[in-house]
Order: sequence, then structure tokens, then C-alpha cells
Amino acid sequence: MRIVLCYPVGQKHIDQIQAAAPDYEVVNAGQERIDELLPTAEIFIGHAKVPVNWDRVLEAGKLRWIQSSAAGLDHCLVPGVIENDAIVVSSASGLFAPQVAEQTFSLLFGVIRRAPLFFRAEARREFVRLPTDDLRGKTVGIVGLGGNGRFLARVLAPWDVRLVATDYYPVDCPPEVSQLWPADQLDRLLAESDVVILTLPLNAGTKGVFDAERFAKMKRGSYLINVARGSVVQEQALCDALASGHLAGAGLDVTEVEPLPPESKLWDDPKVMISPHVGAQSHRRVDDSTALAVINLKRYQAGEPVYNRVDKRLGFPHPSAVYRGQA
Ligand SMILES: NC(=O)c1ccc[n+]([C@@H]2O[C@H](COP(=O)([O-])OP(=O)(O)OC[C@H]3O[C@@H](n4cnc5c(N)ncnc54)[C@H](O)[C@@H]3O)[C@@H](O)[C@H]2O)c1
Ligand SMILES: O=C(O)[C@H](O)CO
Repeated sequence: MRIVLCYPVGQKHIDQIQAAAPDYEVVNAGQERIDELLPTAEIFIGHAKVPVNWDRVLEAGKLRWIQSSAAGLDHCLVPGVIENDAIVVSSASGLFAPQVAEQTFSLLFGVIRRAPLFFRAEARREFVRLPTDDLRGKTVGIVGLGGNGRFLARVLAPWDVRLVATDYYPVDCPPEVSQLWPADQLDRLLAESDVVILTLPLNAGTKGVFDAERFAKMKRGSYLINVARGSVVQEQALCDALASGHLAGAGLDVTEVEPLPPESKLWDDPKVMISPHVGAQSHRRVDDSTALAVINLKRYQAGEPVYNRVDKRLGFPHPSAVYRGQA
């Protein structure tokens, strides 16, 4: 019985996993050997960033559980995994919410305070003084009130903003959110929001949902911040909405293609701030991912349901399954 790891673990993390599952052989594949070793795993903990031959994994028939070290599951929810009832998948939903919130803040305040334009001037050693916008008093719409969205709502509230949100499961509305609508009320959120923050998962239903029609429904002069997945947004439609002045700015931690190709117009737009998908990064990430893996390993071996088990067709967990230990 084998556990295969593929996230940047140190010996300390491998030891923690081994101690939690003494009957298993723990193998650290890293990105270099994940394709070779995944077919040998009963349990896979990690996030393969290189192409994996999932057909070979499914043919081997050993895999029973994937504990993703990412909140987004687009890396492993291939059709064969979704359809295979023997394979359970659990996510890192909400585990990185504090760092995602910090990244959201840096992008949000960056575009509102015109940082990209000022940094360009700074690079030219020019003193360019132009009016900026501000956040206070604005309506902020959060699309996806899961782990990241809820944490963001909590830390944004002191800015005297009105917070509205949509979610697939519009339950347990936190006190700082004035309206929580079901996902199909997205257009209502767009019509009311001065800032729209994307914290929803990428799945078949959300791919490309921000198209030209959706951007037209956003308020003139509003901002888009995407810390979810790039493919939720149709990038050409975003470029058009920025070029026409309909959108005042965009902060993007994620893009349709990563790395963002050098020829993308987004690089040149001083209303756009881009970061290289670093929302979940921090020195705590591997420790936190391992802590959840260890808790879930004990549950798995005891035959109990693992935390953050996702509905594989949706790609995110039901609120009742979410691990709240690190919230
Ligand atoms: N930029 C980064 O580095 C980074 C870091 C972590 C997560 N992410 C992305 O952000 C997403 C959210 O992360 P999380 O930890 O909050 O996950 P989560 O599973 O805790 O939350 C996702 C929430 O979105 C809701 N949802 C699903 N479909 C929706 C829809 N159509 N409209 C509105 N809400 C919808 C779900 O009900 C859930 O509450 C992940 O799926 C991942 O792709 C990015
Ligand atoms: O989904 C996540 O957790 C982040 O995007 C890192 O992959």
C-alpha cells in the first residue's frame, strides 16, 4: 500500500505523513516522478503541475483517494476520475484563505490606487501625479463565498464597504455580508458592485462565465479582481471591457494561460495589475497542507469521511464537509 506525494515537502512533512499511516509506504515523487509513480498509489497527496497520464493511473486500478494540496481541483478532476466511483477526492478548500486575502488586497488596492501606472512612471524616474480612486463606501461583490470568499468578507468589512455575494450553496450568510444570493443571481451582483472579486471554482459550469455579456452587466467604472482561475474569464472580452473604459481596472493573480504569454495585451495596460498565481503562497503552505493531510489520513484509515470531500462533478465540497480547523 503506497502513498505518493507531489507537493514541496521536506523530510519533516514526510515523517508526519508516515507517522499518521505506519502501514503505508510513503514515496515523495515530486513533479519529476509523479507521472511514473502515480499509477502505484492508493493515496495521492499533492498537486501535479506536469501532465499526468490519467488513463494509466485508472488502468492500474490502485488509486482510491486524492488529497489535493490545492483548493482548485482542475488539476485532477479529469473525466475518468470524476466517473470512477472508487476514487474519493478532497480539496484544500479555504486552507490558504489568509494569504489569498493578502494577495487580493494587493491587487485591489493596487488597481484602485493606480499602482501599475505609478510604477511605470517610477521605472522612468518620472513624477506623475494623478487622482486615484478609493475603496471606502463602495459595494464589493464576492463571487463564491467559500473559504477564500468568507475570509475576504471578514477582512474587507472594516473598510466601510457594502458586501454582497453569490454562492452555489447560499447558506450561513456571515454578518458582514448584507446579501448572499444563489449563484444564478450573478447578474444582480454585477449590477450592484463597484468591485467584483472572483473566488469561485473552475468547473464546466463556470468556465468562461465572464464573457462580453457579463462585462456589459458590470457597472461602468467598476473593477474586476480574479484570484480564482483564469479560465473563468474570457480574456479577450476583459481586454475589450478595459479598452472601452467600461471597466476601470483589473487585478489578476490568474490568467487563462499561465504563464501569461508575452504578447498578451494585458501586460501593456496600466489599468491592469498582474501577479503570477501566487495567491496561495506563503511559508506556511506546506505545513498547513500536511496538517490537513494527516487529519484526513487518520479519518480515511478509520473508515470515516475525509474533510473537504468534493462532489467530483462540481469540484468543491458541500459546506457541511468543509474543514474549519484552520479558519
Ligand atoms: N490564486 C490562488 O493562488 C488560489 C488559491 C486558492 C484557491 N484558488 C482558487 O479559488 C477557488 C476558491 O478557493 P476556496 O479555497 O475558497 O474554495 P472553496 O471550495 O472553499 O470555495 C468555493 C466556493 O465557491 C462556491 N461556488 C461554486 N460554484 C459557484 C458559482 N457558480 N457561483 C458562485 N459560487 C460558487 C462554492 O459553493 C464554494 O462555497 C478554488 O477553486 C481555486 O480555483 C486560487
Ligand atoms: O487552488 C489553489 O490552491 C491555488 O491556486 C494553488 O494551486
